[in-house]
This record gives sequence, C-alpha cells and structure tokens, in this order.
Amino acid sequence: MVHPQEVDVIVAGGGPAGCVVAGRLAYSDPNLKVMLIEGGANNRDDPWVYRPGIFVKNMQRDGINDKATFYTDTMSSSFMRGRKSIVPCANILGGGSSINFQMYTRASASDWDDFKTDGWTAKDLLPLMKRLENYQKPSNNDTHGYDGPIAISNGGTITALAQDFLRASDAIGVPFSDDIQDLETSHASEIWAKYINRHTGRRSDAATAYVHSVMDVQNNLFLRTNSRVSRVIFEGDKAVGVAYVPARNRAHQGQTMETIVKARKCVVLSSGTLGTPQILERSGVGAADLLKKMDIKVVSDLPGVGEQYQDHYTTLSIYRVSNESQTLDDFLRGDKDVQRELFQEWEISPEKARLSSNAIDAGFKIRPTEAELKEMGPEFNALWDKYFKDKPDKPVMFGSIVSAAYADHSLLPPGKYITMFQYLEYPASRGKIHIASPNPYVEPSFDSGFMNDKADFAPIRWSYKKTREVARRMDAFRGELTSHHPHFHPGSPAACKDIDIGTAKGMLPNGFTVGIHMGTWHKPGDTYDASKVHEDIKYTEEDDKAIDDWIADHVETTWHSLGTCAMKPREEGGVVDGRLNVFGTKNLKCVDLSICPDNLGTNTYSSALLVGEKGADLVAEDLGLKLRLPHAPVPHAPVPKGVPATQQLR
Ligand SMILES: Cc1cc2nc3c(=O)[nH]c(=O)nc-3n(C[C@H](O)[C@H](O)[C@H](O)COP(=O)(O)OP(=O)(O)OC[C@H]3O[C@@H](n4cnc5c(N)ncnc54)[C@H](O)[C@@H]3O)c2cc1C
Repeated sequence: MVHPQEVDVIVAGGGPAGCVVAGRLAYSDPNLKVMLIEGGANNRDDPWVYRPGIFVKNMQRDGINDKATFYTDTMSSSFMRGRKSIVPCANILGGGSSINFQMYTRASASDWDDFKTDGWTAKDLLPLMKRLENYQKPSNNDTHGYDGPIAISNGGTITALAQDFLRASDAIGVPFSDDIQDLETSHASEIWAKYINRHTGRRSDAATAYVHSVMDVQNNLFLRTNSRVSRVIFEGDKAVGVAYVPARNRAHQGQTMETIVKARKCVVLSSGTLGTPQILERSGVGAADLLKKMDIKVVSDLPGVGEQYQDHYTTLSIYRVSNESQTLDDFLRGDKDVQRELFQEWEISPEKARLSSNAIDAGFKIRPTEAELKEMGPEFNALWDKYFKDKPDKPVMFGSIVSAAYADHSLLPPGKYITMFQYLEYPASRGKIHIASPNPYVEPSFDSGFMNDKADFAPIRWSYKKTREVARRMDAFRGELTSHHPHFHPGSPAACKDIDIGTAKGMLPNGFTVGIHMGTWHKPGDTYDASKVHEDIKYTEEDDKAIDDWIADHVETTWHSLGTCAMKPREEGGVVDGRLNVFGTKNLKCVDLSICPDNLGTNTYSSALLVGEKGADLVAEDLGLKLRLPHAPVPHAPVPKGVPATQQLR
C-alpha cells in the first residue's frame, strides 16, 4: 500500500502508549487516517518476540540484536564508584512490550493521586485500567477487566521453586495473597502474573493487541517501521507534521535524508522517556539556552524537557539450588537437546508449555518494620517521613525469584540456580537526557543519575538482606554463588558460602577436584540441612559497607524509565498539561511514560498502556470521536469472554 503524505493524526513511536493511541483512534473511525511511525522493525509474528521464555535473548548486546537501543551514561559517575550505567530501551514495534520480561504489576492508587492533576486520580483511571485487560487469573477484588486486548495470566507453568519461595517469604513475615495488584497491597507475596495469553502461550504485546488487530480489519492505519522521527514540523507554534529519517544512516555518506508527512489534526509523540525529549529538543521545544547553542529555532522555551529522569533500580543475587530443581538453566546455557524439547513442547501445547512462562513465577512487595527503619539511617528515614509514612499503599521494594540464573551462562560454573531480583520502586535519585546535536543520528548526552541521592542505598541494602533470608529458608537452597554477592571479608559470619558438598558431588560424581581444600579459594559449604531452624544473619558496619560498595558497583536499570516530559505546571518545570498538550504549542501531545511527574511503584508496562488509553481518550475528545469498545479482535487470541476466569484445570 502506498502511504499518504498527509494524514489526520501522526503517532511518533510505536511503544505500548503509541500503539494504544494509534490503534484506538484508527478503530474508532475508519475515515480517520492515522500514521504510526516506529524507529525499529515490525514485530508481527516474530517468533523471537512471541515465545515468552526466550525473552532474555533480547538483552544480548552482540552487535546483531537491534531490538534494543543501549543508552550509556556519557560521564562516569562518582556515585557508582566511577562506573557508567547502561539503560537498554526498546527499538522495535510494540516498544518495551515486544522485548520486556512480561512481569505484570500495577501502580498503587496513591501514585496516580500524587500526580495532582484533574482527571488522573486512581478513581478516574480505574475504568481505563479495566478496559485494557483480558485478565485470566482468579481475582479477589473488582479492579481487573476481562474484555480488553491485553492478556494477563500465570502462563503455562509455575515452578515448584516459586512455591518454595512463597513459603520461605511467609517465614520471614511476608504473607501470601491471591492478588497484590489491587492498587492497595504494599506488603505481601503472590504468584506473579505475566503478560502471556494462557490459551495461546504467546506474549501479549501492545502492537499485536492494538495495531495489528486493527490493520487486519481496516485500512486507515498506516504503519511505517524502521523510520526514526527526527523532528516535528511547526507552522508558528502549531504542529503540522513530522520529518523522519531511515533508522540506519548507512546511505548518502552520513547526510540525513528526511521525509515529511503532514498531520491535518494533531501530532502525538510516543517515543518513550528517552526518545520523546530528544524529538522535542530537535524540534525547538526545550531549554532555550541549549537550543540556541545548537542553532535550533526556539518554538517553546521549556527547561523541563529531558530533566527529572527516573527509573527503578535493580540489584540481583544468585543462589545455588538442588540438582532436582526445575530451572531454565540448561535451556539458557544452550543445551541443544533441552532447547529442542522445550521448543517442541511449546509448539505442541503452548497452553501448558514451560516456555509459555518467563520463569518469574513469584514475588513480593515489602515495607520495612519500625525496627528495620531504625537501622536504615537518617537519609532514608527523612525520605520515609516525606514519601511513604502516610501512604500505606506504597511498597518500598519489590522482590522476585527467577527459576534460573539471570546471567551470562558462559561465565558461570555448571549447576542450577535461582536469581533474586531486588527492585527499588521510588528512588530519590534523578537523571537527565539532552540532545548533543540537531542530527538525529548523534548520541544524546545522558546521565542516568543512578544513586546520586544517598537515601537510595539503605532500602537496597535492606532488601538484599531480606531476599537472602528468603533464599536460605528455601528447601531447594544449596548455597550462594559468591561472584554475584557482596564481597564480605572472608572472616565475617556474613560471608557467603558457595555450593554445598552434597550438591557438588551429585553434579560431578567423578570429579577429582570436587571438595578439595585450598584456604579461602576452595571451601565448599557444609551439607545443607533443609530442616534447620534459621537465625537471621547479623551484619556489622563493615559488612554493610561491603553491601553498599556492591550496590554502587552493580546497581542497574529496571528498564522502567519515566519522567522526562513531566505533566505539571509550566512554572514548576512541566512540559505537558493535564490534557497532555505540550506547553507553548498547538496540536502537539506527548503520550508515553515521559509524562509522569513522579514515580510509579510498578513494572511499568501496565502504566504505559494506561497512559496510552488516557491519551487516546483525550485525543478522541479533541477530535469529537467516541472510542469503539471492545477493541478489534487480537490476532491469534481467542476473543475474550468478558467474564472473570475461574480456577480452571487444564
Ligand atoms: C528490557 C526491558 C524489560 C522490561 N520488563 C518489564 C516487565 O517485565 N514488566 C513491565 O511491566 N514492564 C517492563 N518493562 C518496561 C515497559 O516495557 C516500559 O515501561 C514500556 O514499554 C514503556 O512504554 P512507552 O510507550 O512509554 O515507551 P517504549 O516502550 O520505550 O516505546 C517507545 C517506542 O518509540 C520508538 N522510538 C524511539 N525514538 C523514536 C524516534 N525518534 N522515532 C520513531 N520511533 C522512536 C522505540 O523504538 C519504541 O518502540 C521492560 C522494559 C524493557 C526495555
């Protein structure tokens, strides 16, 4: 199909939010011409996207993987002991939803209320939260939806390790709940849901749900992939179109080859937290000082563009588990027989296959007790008083278990592993991103800001200890993989102990070196006794320092970027108003997670979809349209029944 040079609405960026806006608007009126322009490739029916269990492959940085863009800190950071952080972002249609880990959580009600913007309270947004979901789990509350395009389920299998984790979490005071994504619970564990359709075993990505579904039944949604939007075209302060360039600048000796498409009604920027501010700045919307230095004509002086970058912070610790445990390690390591078996299983019965899962089957949200708070130091306590104390629905940390090592297996000893992820949900640290040139191919200047507020160390330190106590209490626990833990002094009682001797001998029964003794180098742990009553490990100040150094050396993105084009008053550094209009412009909206003025305690796919749904409503209102519900049938997925699932046996 030849693409028109003029449409009604242009959506720049095909992540979750952009897919929702483009798909909802196009479906609402077959006469409305909508163009979605995405920098990455089309994800349609890509088996490396839709098979859930292979998601880690999307994080390979081998020069071939172009499903992600890897943003690297421009300067090394003294807060991370001279290190630079790397934040991978999606570069494919569907955005993060095509490559993410598929973990389903939702923000707390107070997170939305804290936006302090009309129309954006949790109560206002609840109908939209429901509208997007095809919730396929049993539920104990009425906050979920059953007729939407995005499937949420427990996936094909849940490992016994997840049950082991839940039991051990209970033993340290984190109770089990059926559903902690009820917008209120902040201290409990659950079987962690996934963006996987339980009937098809496929990933539930936003492009398949909102865009391919409409393109299958209508011809007014024009999709342009591998095309990077370089800038918005303005007539005065009115957005009238965009210019885009080929995603890879291989032709024409580095010259930019722009194509212009006109938008009769409006332009929506949805290029994500790290993409959208760059487009704005290249278009003349940003801090006037910065733009003038680059000879960019100022359309609207908005110093908040690209500022207040936020994320969640991940540390991970890896543990040995028994040889009998069901983990994905052999599959991930590249064992051909295991890979063949698992891929075949997925082809034959995806509804119950091991690959119809992300192997992240359980997790928790936690808040500290009074006693724990006392140990967390003045910086965090000041933050607690300001941010958490009066908001009982806000968790401080998330923890989850992966039934495998989330690591490069070529660097690990043989064996079976679990990974404990620790996620800081509301960091106080802030970063920023700004263009370094008007040229869309030049890398921006990026400061992740990770750990630049000291208050962020204590909760991560606390949650490392918590998840370690959980791991030690699991029946399957067989030691700590010392390379993936803090380097405690070898004489400290807190020092990590690697694989237990029984597990080592079971794994390498003919090994002559198994169990040899050489001082601190080789000292296999005692045989593990699962029936033992555990005492919490006691940490000294020196131990805590070792944990903080480890945090500085290893803390990373949770891939949950937000906040660089905040929805707040212009005089407070805001970029968009409550209707997502960019201040000082006309017919231009930002609709993605860049608009969040504050953090959201959740894995952010649900929030990106929600911002997309809200954005779709706002544009529809502007254009005098009414959205058509339910949405077009999702390809490959059975039509939702619109009723809550029961605990069906398969
Ligand atoms: C590796 C990874 C793992 C994650 N795991 C989870 C998880 O398990 N659960 C969860 O809830 N969330 C997870 N997330 C987060 C979630 O996917 C994101 O929060 C969500 O995708 C953000 O949506 P968005 O629409 O704001 O932007 P994005 O998803 O970033 O989409 C932006 C889109 O715009 C495109 N783009 C950028 N610049 C341009 C340009 N100039 N022109 C045209 N197109 C452009 C990009 O290619 C991308 O497709 C993960 C994210 C990643 C990257």
